[in-house]
Amino acid sequence: MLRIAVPNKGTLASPAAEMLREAGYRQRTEQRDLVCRDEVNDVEFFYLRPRDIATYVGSGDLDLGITGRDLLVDAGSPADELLDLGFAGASFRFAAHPSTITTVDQIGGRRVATSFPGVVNRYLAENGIAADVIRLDGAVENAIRLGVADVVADVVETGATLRQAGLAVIGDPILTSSALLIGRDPATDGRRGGAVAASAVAQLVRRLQGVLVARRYVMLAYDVRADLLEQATMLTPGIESPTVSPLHREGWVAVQAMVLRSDVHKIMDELYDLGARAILVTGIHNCRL
Ligand SMILES: Nc1ncnc2c1ncn2[C@@H]1O[C@H](COP(=O)(O)OP(=O)(O)OP(=O)(O)O)[C@@H](O)[C@H]1O
Ligand SMILES: O=P(O)(O)OC[C@H]1O[C@H](OP(=O)(O)OP(=O)(O)O)[C@H](O)[C@@H]1O
Ligand SMILES: [Mg+2]
Repeated sequence: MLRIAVPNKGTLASPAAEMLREAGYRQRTEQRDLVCRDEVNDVEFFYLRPRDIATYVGSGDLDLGITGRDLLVDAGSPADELLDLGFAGASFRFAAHPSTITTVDQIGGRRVATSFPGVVNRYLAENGIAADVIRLDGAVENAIRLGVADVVADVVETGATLRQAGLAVIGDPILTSSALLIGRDPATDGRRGGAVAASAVAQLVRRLQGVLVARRYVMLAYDVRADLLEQATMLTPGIESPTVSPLHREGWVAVQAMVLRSDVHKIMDELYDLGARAILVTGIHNCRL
Protein backbone atom coordinates (compact mmCIF):
# COMPACT_ATOMS: atom_id res chain seq x y z
CA MET A 1 0.00 0.00 0.00
CA LEU A 2 1.39 3.44 -0.99
CA ARG A 3 1.74 5.86 1.93
CA ILE A 4 1.28 9.51 1.07
CA ALA A 5 1.70 12.70 3.14
CA VAL A 6 -0.91 15.42 2.60
CA PRO A 7 -0.84 18.90 4.25
CA ASN A 8 -3.26 18.94 7.19
CA LYS A 9 -3.78 22.74 7.29
CA GLY A 10 -2.67 26.04 5.76
CA THR A 11 -2.57 27.26 2.15
CA LEU A 12 -1.76 23.83 0.67
CA ALA A 13 -4.30 21.69 2.52
CA SER A 14 -7.59 22.13 0.68
CA PRO A 15 -6.23 22.41 -2.91
CA ALA A 16 -4.10 19.30 -2.28
CA ALA A 17 -7.10 17.28 -1.04
CA GLU A 18 -9.22 18.64 -3.90
CA MET A 19 -6.66 17.56 -6.49
CA LEU A 20 -6.41 14.06 -5.00
CA ARG A 21 -10.21 13.78 -5.02
CA GLU A 22 -10.29 14.82 -8.68
CA ALA A 23 -7.70 12.11 -9.37
CA GLY A 24 -10.13 9.54 -7.91
CA TYR A 25 -8.72 9.10 -4.40
CA ARG A 26 -10.67 9.04 -1.19
CA GLN A 27 -9.91 11.93 1.17
CA ARG A 28 -10.76 12.52 4.81
CA THR A 29 -14.21 13.94 5.57
CA GLU A 30 -13.33 15.31 9.02
CA GLN A 31 -10.76 18.13 9.34
CA ARG A 32 -9.33 16.45 12.42
CA ASP A 33 -8.72 13.03 10.88
CA LEU A 34 -5.01 12.27 10.70
CA VAL A 35 -5.18 9.18 8.48
CA CYS A 36 -7.44 8.10 5.62
CA ARG A 37 -7.23 4.66 4.01
CA ASP A 38 -8.34 4.30 0.41
CA GLU A 39 -8.70 0.52 0.10
CA VAL A 40 -9.95 0.64 -3.49
CA ASN A 41 -6.78 2.36 -4.71
CA ASP A 42 -4.49 0.69 -2.17
CA VAL A 43 -3.29 4.04 -0.80
CA GLU A 44 -3.08 5.42 2.72
CA PHE A 45 -3.00 9.20 3.31
CA PHE A 46 -1.35 10.77 6.37
CA TYR A 47 -2.27 14.38 7.20
CA LEU A 48 0.82 16.20 8.42
CA ARG A 49 2.19 19.71 8.85
CA PRO A 50 3.41 20.77 5.40
CA ARG A 51 6.75 21.75 6.94
CA ASP A 52 7.31 18.15 8.14
CA ILE A 53 6.31 16.39 4.92
CA ALA A 54 9.72 16.63 3.21
CA THR A 55 11.29 15.05 6.29
CA TYR A 56 8.97 12.00 6.28
CA VAL A 57 9.41 11.48 2.54
CA GLY A 58 13.16 12.17 2.60
CA SER A 59 13.68 9.51 5.27
CA GLY A 60 11.64 6.98 3.28
CA ASP A 61 9.07 6.56 6.08
CA LEU A 62 6.41 7.75 3.63
CA ASP A 63 6.52 7.09 -0.13
CA LEU A 64 5.17 10.38 -1.45
CA GLY A 65 4.04 13.77 -0.22
CA ILE A 66 2.58 17.09 -1.27
CA THR A 67 4.43 20.19 -0.12
CA GLY A 68 5.78 23.52 -1.35
CA ARG A 69 9.15 23.81 -3.13
CA ASP A 70 10.26 26.40 -0.54
CA LEU A 71 9.42 23.97 2.29
CA LEU A 72 11.27 21.13 0.51
CA VAL A 73 14.40 23.28 0.08
CA ASP A 74 14.14 24.55 3.65
CA ALA A 75 14.09 21.01 5.06
CA GLY A 76 17.28 20.13 3.14
CA SER A 77 15.56 16.80 2.43
CA PRO A 78 16.88 14.30 -0.13
CA ALA A 79 13.32 13.84 -1.48
CA ASP A 80 12.94 14.54 -5.21
CA GLU A 81 10.47 16.77 -7.01
CA LEU A 82 8.28 14.36 -9.05
CA LEU A 83 5.56 16.69 -10.37
CA ASP A 84 4.68 20.39 -10.17
CA LEU A 85 1.02 20.47 -9.11
CA GLY A 86 0.39 24.02 -10.35
CA PHE A 87 -1.18 25.57 -7.24
CA ALA A 88 0.02 27.64 -4.24
CA GLY A 89 2.35 29.63 -6.47
CA ALA A 90 4.46 32.20 -4.61
CA SER A 91 7.95 33.61 -4.65
CA PHE A 92 10.37 33.71 -1.76
CA ARG A 93 12.06 37.11 -1.40
CA PHE A 94 14.07 39.49 0.70
CA ALA A 95 12.36 42.73 1.76
CA ALA A 96 13.29 45.74 3.85
CA HIS A 97 12.28 49.30 4.51
CA PRO A 98 13.21 51.17 1.30
CA SER A 99 14.98 53.90 3.26
CA THR A 100 17.46 51.39 4.70
CA ILE A 101 18.37 48.54 2.31
CA THR A 102 17.60 48.39 -1.41
CA THR A 103 20.12 45.94 -2.88
CA VAL A 104 21.22 42.39 -2.05
CA ASP A 105 24.84 43.58 -1.50
CA GLN A 106 23.67 45.64 1.46
CA ILE A 107 22.34 42.54 3.27
CA GLY A 108 25.90 41.55 4.35
CA GLY A 109 26.41 42.12 8.08
CA ARG A 110 22.68 42.69 8.70
CA ARG A 111 20.07 40.67 10.63
CA VAL A 112 17.64 38.68 8.43
CA ALA A 113 14.39 37.41 10.01
CA THR A 114 12.73 34.39 8.41
CA SER A 115 10.78 31.21 9.08
CA PHE A 116 12.78 29.52 6.29
CA PRO A 117 16.37 29.56 7.64
CA GLY A 118 17.34 26.61 5.41
CA VAL A 119 16.41 28.51 2.23
CA VAL A 120 18.05 31.74 3.40
CA ASN A 121 21.29 30.16 4.62
CA ARG A 122 21.66 28.24 1.36
CA TYR A 123 21.19 31.45 -0.66
CA LEU A 124 23.60 33.45 1.52
CA ALA A 125 26.25 30.71 1.32
CA GLU A 126 25.89 30.38 -2.47
CA ASN A 127 26.25 34.13 -2.87
CA GLY A 128 29.08 34.60 -0.37
CA ILE A 129 27.03 36.92 1.88
CA ALA A 130 27.65 36.81 5.66
CA ALA A 131 24.51 37.83 7.55
CA ASP A 132 22.87 36.97 10.85
CA VAL A 133 19.78 34.76 10.26
CA ILE A 134 17.08 35.04 12.94
CA ARG A 135 14.53 32.21 12.90
CA LEU A 136 10.94 33.26 13.66
CA ASP A 137 7.74 31.21 13.42
CA GLY A 138 5.68 33.66 11.35
CA ALA A 139 4.54 37.27 10.92
CA VAL A 140 8.19 38.05 10.14
CA GLU A 141 7.28 41.39 8.54
CA ASN A 142 6.79 42.74 12.07
CA ALA A 143 10.40 41.92 13.00
CA ILE A 144 11.71 45.08 11.30
CA ARG A 145 9.17 47.37 12.96
CA LEU A 146 10.02 45.83 16.32
CA GLY A 147 13.77 46.29 15.82
CA VAL A 148 14.58 42.57 15.82
CA ALA A 149 15.83 42.49 12.21
CA ASP A 150 16.89 44.77 9.33
CA VAL A 151 15.70 42.51 6.51
CA VAL A 152 13.03 39.81 6.20
CA ALA A 153 12.95 36.82 3.85
CA ASP A 154 9.46 35.45 3.33
CA VAL A 155 6.81 34.05 1.01
CA VAL A 156 5.29 36.74 -1.22
CA GLU A 157 2.08 35.99 -3.05
CA THR A 158 0.17 39.22 -3.75
CA GLY A 159 2.66 41.49 -1.94
CA ALA A 160 -0.16 42.94 0.22
CA THR A 161 1.47 41.94 3.53
CA LEU A 162 4.76 43.64 2.57
CA ARG A 163 2.96 46.80 1.42
CA GLN A 164 0.98 46.99 4.64
CA ALA A 165 4.21 46.74 6.62
CA GLY A 166 5.79 49.52 4.49
CA LEU A 167 8.43 47.13 3.11
CA ALA A 168 9.73 46.72 -0.45
CA VAL A 169 11.27 43.66 -2.07
CA ILE A 170 15.03 43.52 -2.62
CA GLY A 171 16.64 41.86 -5.65
CA ASP A 172 15.30 38.92 -7.63
CA PRO A 173 13.27 36.13 -6.01
CA ILE A 174 15.42 33.74 -3.95
CA LEU A 175 13.23 30.99 -5.36
CA THR A 176 9.90 30.48 -7.09
CA SER A 177 7.66 28.05 -5.27
CA SER A 178 4.53 26.03 -5.97
CA ALA A 179 2.97 22.86 -4.64
CA LEU A 180 4.85 19.70 -5.61
CA LEU A 181 4.45 15.97 -5.47
CA ILE A 182 7.68 14.76 -3.86
CA GLY A 183 9.09 11.25 -3.53
CA ARG A 184 12.28 9.23 -3.82
CA ASP A 185 13.34 8.63 -7.38
CA PRO A 186 12.87 4.82 -7.82
CA ALA A 187 15.97 4.71 -10.03
CA THR A 188 18.19 5.87 -7.17
CA ASP A 189 16.23 4.63 -4.16
CA GLY A 190 17.01 1.03 -3.31
CA ARG A 191 15.39 0.90 0.12
CA ARG A 192 11.64 0.41 -0.41
CA GLY A 193 9.24 -1.31 -2.66
CA GLY A 194 10.92 -2.30 -5.90
CA ALA A 195 8.90 -2.71 -9.08
CA VAL A 196 5.42 -2.81 -7.47
CA ALA A 197 5.92 0.46 -5.58
CA ALA A 198 7.47 2.09 -8.66
CA SER A 199 4.46 1.19 -10.79
CA ALA A 200 2.03 2.40 -8.08
CA VAL A 201 3.90 5.72 -7.95
CA ALA A 202 3.84 5.98 -11.75
CA GLN A 203 0.08 5.37 -11.75
CA LEU A 204 -0.54 8.10 -9.15
CA VAL A 205 1.66 10.53 -11.12
CA ARG A 206 -0.33 9.74 -14.30
CA ARG A 207 -3.61 10.36 -12.48
CA LEU A 208 -2.41 13.74 -11.20
CA GLN A 209 -1.09 14.63 -14.67
CA GLY A 210 -4.59 13.80 -15.95
CA VAL A 211 -6.06 16.34 -13.53
CA LEU A 212 -3.50 18.99 -14.57
CA VAL A 213 -4.30 18.51 -18.26
CA ALA A 214 -8.06 18.54 -17.57
CA ARG A 215 -7.64 21.87 -15.75
CA ARG A 216 -5.55 23.47 -18.51
CA TYR A 217 -7.44 22.25 -21.58
CA VAL A 218 -11.00 22.25 -22.91
CA MET A 219 -12.49 20.29 -25.81
CA LEU A 220 -13.46 22.37 -28.83
CA ALA A 221 -15.83 21.03 -31.49
CA TYR A 222 -16.96 22.80 -34.65
CA ASP A 223 -18.24 22.31 -38.19
CA VAL A 224 -16.32 23.74 -41.12
CA ARG A 225 -16.34 23.52 -44.93
CA ALA A 226 -13.98 20.77 -46.07
CA ASP A 227 -11.96 23.20 -48.24
CA LEU A 228 -11.21 25.28 -45.10
CA LEU A 229 -10.16 22.28 -43.00
CA GLU A 230 -6.39 22.83 -43.36
CA GLN A 231 -6.68 26.46 -42.20
CA ALA A 232 -9.03 25.52 -39.37
CA THR A 233 -6.83 22.74 -38.04
CA MET A 234 -3.85 25.10 -38.04
CA LEU A 235 -5.80 27.03 -35.41
CA THR A 236 -6.71 23.82 -33.53
CA PRO A 237 -3.87 21.31 -34.05
CA GLY A 238 -4.87 19.42 -30.88
CA ILE A 239 -2.27 17.59 -28.82
CA GLU A 240 -1.68 14.61 -31.13
CA SER A 241 -3.94 15.48 -34.06
CA PRO A 242 -7.53 16.76 -34.35
CA THR A 243 -10.39 14.28 -34.96
CA VAL A 244 -12.16 14.96 -38.25
CA SER A 245 -15.53 13.27 -38.98
CA PRO A 246 -17.80 13.48 -42.00
CA LEU A 247 -21.03 15.49 -41.75
CA HIS A 248 -24.26 14.54 -43.47
CA ARG A 249 -24.18 18.00 -45.09
CA GLU A 250 -22.20 17.71 -48.34
CA GLY A 251 -18.77 19.41 -48.32
CA TRP A 252 -18.63 19.96 -44.54
CA VAL A 253 -16.72 18.18 -41.77
CA ALA A 254 -16.87 18.16 -37.96
CA VAL A 255 -13.63 18.75 -36.04
CA GLN A 256 -12.75 18.02 -32.41
CA ALA A 257 -9.54 19.10 -30.71
CA MET A 258 -8.20 19.95 -27.27
CA VAL A 259 -7.20 23.61 -26.86
CA LEU A 260 -5.73 25.57 -23.97
CA ARG A 261 -8.50 26.99 -21.79
CA SER A 262 -6.64 30.34 -21.75
CA ASP A 263 -6.73 30.59 -25.58
CA VAL A 264 -10.22 29.28 -26.27
CA HIS A 265 -12.05 32.59 -26.81
CA LYS A 266 -9.45 33.91 -29.25
CA ILE A 267 -9.50 30.61 -31.17
CA MET A 268 -13.33 30.58 -31.33
CA ASP A 269 -13.32 34.13 -32.78
CA GLU A 270 -10.73 33.15 -35.39
CA LEU A 271 -12.66 29.97 -36.32
CA TYR A 272 -15.88 31.95 -36.67
CA ASP A 273 -14.17 34.52 -38.91
CA LEU A 274 -12.85 31.66 -41.03
CA GLY A 275 -16.40 30.34 -41.52
CA ALA A 276 -16.64 27.59 -38.92
CA ARG A 277 -20.02 27.24 -37.22
CA ALA A 278 -21.61 25.28 -34.32
CA ILE A 279 -18.48 25.99 -32.29
CA LEU A 280 -18.90 24.27 -28.92
CA VAL A 281 -16.64 24.20 -25.88
CA THR A 282 -16.87 21.45 -23.27
CA GLY A 283 -14.88 20.82 -20.12
CA ILE A 284 -12.63 17.80 -19.65
CA HIS A 285 -13.12 16.11 -16.28
CA ASN A 286 -10.08 13.93 -16.51
CA CYS A 287 -7.88 12.22 -19.08
CA ARG A 288 -4.92 9.96 -19.80
CA LEU A 289 -2.98 11.20 -22.79
N1 LIG B 1 -0.20 33.65 0.55
C1 LIG B 1 0.52 32.63 1.01
N2 LIG B 1 0.85 32.56 2.31
C2 LIG B 1 1.57 31.54 2.79
N3 LIG B 1 2.02 30.52 2.03
C3 LIG B 1 1.72 30.54 0.73
C4 LIG B 1 0.96 31.58 0.14
N4 LIG B 1 0.83 31.31 -1.17
C5 LIG B 1 1.46 30.16 -1.41
N5 LIG B 1 2.01 29.69 -0.27
C6 LIG B 1 2.79 28.45 -0.15
O1 LIG B 1 2.17 27.59 0.82
C7 LIG B 1 3.17 26.94 1.60
C8 LIG B 1 3.04 27.36 3.05
O2 LIG B 1 2.03 26.66 3.60
P1 LIG B 1 1.97 26.53 5.23
O3 LIG B 1 0.78 25.74 5.53
O4 LIG B 1 3.29 26.09 5.74
O5 LIG B 1 1.83 28.04 5.66
P2 LIG B 1 0.53 28.93 5.75
O6 LIG B 1 -0.43 28.60 4.66
O7 LIG B 1 1.04 30.30 5.83
O8 LIG B 1 -0.10 28.45 7.12
P3 LIG B 1 0.28 28.89 8.61
O9 LIG B 1 1.28 29.99 8.51
O10 LIG B 1 -1.01 29.31 9.18
O11 LIG B 1 0.80 27.64 9.24
C9 LIG B 1 4.52 27.36 1.04
O12 LIG B 1 4.95 26.41 0.09
C10 LIG B 1 4.20 28.69 0.37
O13 LIG B 1 5.08 29.02 -0.69
O1 LIG C 1 2.02 38.43 -0.44
P1 LIG C 1 0.81 38.10 0.36
O2 LIG C 1 -0.38 37.76 -0.52
O3 LIG C 1 0.47 39.17 1.36
O4 LIG C 1 1.07 36.72 1.15
C1 LIG C 1 2.27 36.46 1.83
C2 LIG C 1 2.10 36.49 3.31
O5 LIG C 1 1.23 35.42 3.70
C3 LIG C 1 1.92 34.57 4.63
O6 LIG C 1 1.65 34.93 5.93
P2 LIG C 1 0.52 34.20 6.82
O7 LIG C 1 -0.78 34.92 6.69
O8 LIG C 1 0.51 32.76 6.52
O9 LIG C 1 1.06 34.45 8.29
P3 LIG C 1 2.38 33.84 8.94
O10 LIG C 1 3.49 34.78 8.57
O11 LIG C 1 2.09 33.84 10.40
O12 LIG C 1 2.59 32.47 8.40
C4 LIG C 1 3.37 34.80 4.31
O13 LIG C 1 4.19 34.44 5.41
C5 LIG C 1 3.42 36.27 3.99
O14 LIG C 1 3.48 37.02 5.17
MG1 LIG D 1 1.97 31.37 7.09
